Amino acid sequence: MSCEGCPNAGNCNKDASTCGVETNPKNHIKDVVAVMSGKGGVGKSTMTVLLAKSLAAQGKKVGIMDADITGPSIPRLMGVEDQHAYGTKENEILPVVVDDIKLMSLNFMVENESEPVIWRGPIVGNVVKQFYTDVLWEDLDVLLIDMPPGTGDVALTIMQSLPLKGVVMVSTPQPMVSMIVEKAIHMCEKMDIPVLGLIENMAYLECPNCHEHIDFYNKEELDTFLKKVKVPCYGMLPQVDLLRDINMYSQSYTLEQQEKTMDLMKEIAQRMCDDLQ
Ligand SMILES: Nc1ncnc2c1ncn2[C@@H]1O[C@H](COP(=O)(O)OP(=O)(O)OP(=O)(O)O)[C@@H](O)[C@H]1O
Repeated sequence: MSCEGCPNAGNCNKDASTCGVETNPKNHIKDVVAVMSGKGGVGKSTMTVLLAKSLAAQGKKVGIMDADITGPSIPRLMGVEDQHAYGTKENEILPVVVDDIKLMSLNFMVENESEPVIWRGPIVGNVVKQFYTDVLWEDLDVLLIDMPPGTGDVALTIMQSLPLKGVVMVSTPQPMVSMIVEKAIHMCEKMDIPVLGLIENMAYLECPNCHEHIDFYNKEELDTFLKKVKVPCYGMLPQVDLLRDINMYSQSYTLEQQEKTMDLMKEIAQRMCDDLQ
């Protein structure tokens, strides 16, 4: 294995002989960024989708790799749960494309989306690696990886094998979540992968009448946490019904509400792009 063609060549201290998987030579992926949390259910997949949509709105070529193999939610969040991925004669896998965003998820390969995947860790790890090597991503500015919850086997495989430029961490304002997110941040430190920033999701409610923000917690808690882990806050998102079902094709929320959320997300995406420079 050599560093040739790796987007992180010259920027990491991994041993080239033991690191990495090579992607298809037709793929040219500038930055690979993982969206991670450590804790399940905090909105990682939702943030991945919103980040991708914001980056695409800025004219970036974006892909999403759903590495949550046993609980894939990207197809449903993007409104394409009824689509399938197909292969080429060269054994490459064609991503599903929606709104110019390229997607790959195990749910595109199963007959029925509610069919469980009961595989052991090494098999799941290999599927994730194949999503990087065998999918025809072609030219991408950013490939976002929706990480599985936790700091286990698959997260480790991704961190060891794929050329991650950085991680965007997602948290919610509960001490239990912060404690587990801190573990994930320490895992990144151990693996020498920069944590670019943290998104505090479901951080407040906005009053529908006066638009005042009602915090769910004492804001100092977040500041203390961020200082402790030395990670910048990329932004905070409210708890809103519209994010309960971000599938933009079927939900009922207003354009104004959508725009407000997307504006917050565009700022976050811009900060991420600046940090990736
Ligand atoms: N800001 C928000 N306001 C309201 N609901 C939200 C918000 N963010 C996410 N949700 C909802 O919370 C649930 C969990 O979100 P999501 O699936 O994105 O989390 P996750 O961290 O990826 O979960 P998993 O650990 O299962 O992969 C979903 O029903 C989603 O619609």
